[in-house]
Amino acid sequence: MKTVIKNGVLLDNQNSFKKADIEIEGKVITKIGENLATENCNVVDAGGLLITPGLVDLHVHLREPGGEHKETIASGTLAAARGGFTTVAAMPNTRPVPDTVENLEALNRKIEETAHVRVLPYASITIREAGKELTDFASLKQTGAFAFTDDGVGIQEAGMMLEAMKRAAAQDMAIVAHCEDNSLINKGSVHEGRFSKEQGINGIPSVCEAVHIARDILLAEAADCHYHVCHISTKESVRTVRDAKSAGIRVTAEVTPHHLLLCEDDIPGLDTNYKMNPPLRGREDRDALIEGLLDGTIDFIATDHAPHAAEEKAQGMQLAPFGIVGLETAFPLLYTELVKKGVITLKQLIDFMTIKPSESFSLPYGELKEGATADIVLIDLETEKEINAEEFASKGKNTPFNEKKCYGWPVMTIAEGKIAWEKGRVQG
Ligand SMILES: NC(=O)N[C@@H](CC(=O)O)C(=O)O
Ligand SMILES: [Zn+2]
Ligand SMILES: [Zn+2]
Repeated sequence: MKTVIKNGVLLDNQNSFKKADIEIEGKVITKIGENLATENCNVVDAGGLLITPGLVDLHVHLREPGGEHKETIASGTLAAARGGFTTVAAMPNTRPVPDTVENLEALNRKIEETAHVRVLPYASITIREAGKELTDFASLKQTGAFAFTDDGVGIQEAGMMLEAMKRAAAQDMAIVAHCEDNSLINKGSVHEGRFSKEQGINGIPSVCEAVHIARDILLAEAADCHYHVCHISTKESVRTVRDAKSAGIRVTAEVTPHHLLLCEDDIPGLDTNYKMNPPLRGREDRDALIEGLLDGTIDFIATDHAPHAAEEKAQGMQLAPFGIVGLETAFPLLYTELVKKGVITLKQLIDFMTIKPSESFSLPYGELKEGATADIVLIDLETEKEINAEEFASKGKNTPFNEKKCYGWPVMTIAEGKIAWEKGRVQG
């Protein structure tokens, strides 16, 4: 049976918001227009709600296999659906790592059986993400790898990275990089700056990130490879990517909501919900990230959803693992802090979370149009509600934004034509 979503507010071809209906049949959007017929159709009343394409998050940690106490594919993708995401790309820092066809096939089966939304699995660049031996890109691509990354650690050797890029380019695949030079980490748990000095704790200097980005950009140019920078965090990194783009090098970059919204000045004390990698940087870095997003240097937003168990996060600033959750708060936070405050427009925010990531990786998602896959979110822009980590579908409650009041809450997420999550409906 067809479904018609009535009276939602969506962007039209002229990029202005207006009321329209959407007809879905099976997995596909079959019609978009005013006053669509509803005879013999399921009707969803979206009266006044914003309708956007399903959000796309190309950087999430679902933790399965091996880290099921932190998150599972089921819990993480339900969190994704609650956050309005219909496509997520899963990072490979799991145990085992998807570094062989066998491991990736097992992961694919688990996704097939348990995911609430589309999951695109990354495969690793090196065996066990150990940085010593490259994986077999051709067979991993055949098995459905979305791209290659060793997220969680940087690739330390330039020679290894160059070879990886050449092989990825030969397969027309991207290298997605966590940029961190181990010799510059300085055993830090926060950014090296005002906060680390005040607290008398070790800091990770900005150069630890940008030195890899600069190196990799030169390597990507030499290898003619699509090179993507994960969670960009410093002003030097933004400048380096900007220069590379103007030189015509194939580089893209993502930024997280937390790096756009917070800086070291916002860390209230030694609270591990403010510990993530890369760390919250200085105020000028945060400003440079916004500027980079607005001028196209940074291509899109990704959450780096990184759930950890409460006991793990309770070990203190030095010992707690890096990472915070993001899937269930990204859109409301960014809408409230950036759109409502006039920093970016609603259309820009939607683009940064839908079409921009899709285009960066040539994915056929992120657009509401006839013939497109029916990945759709209904969002309430009017109701103000506090973030409540206890309500998260994610097993991870580690967020620095708990109790923050936001607008822009998803109320229904449709993935491939099916309701993946709906506000008020009990779902496990
Ligand atoms: N971002 C983080 O702070 N942590 C990530 C790893 C990563 O994204 O580098 C994790 O896996 O927990
Ligand atoms: Zn990372
Ligand atoms: Zn990550």
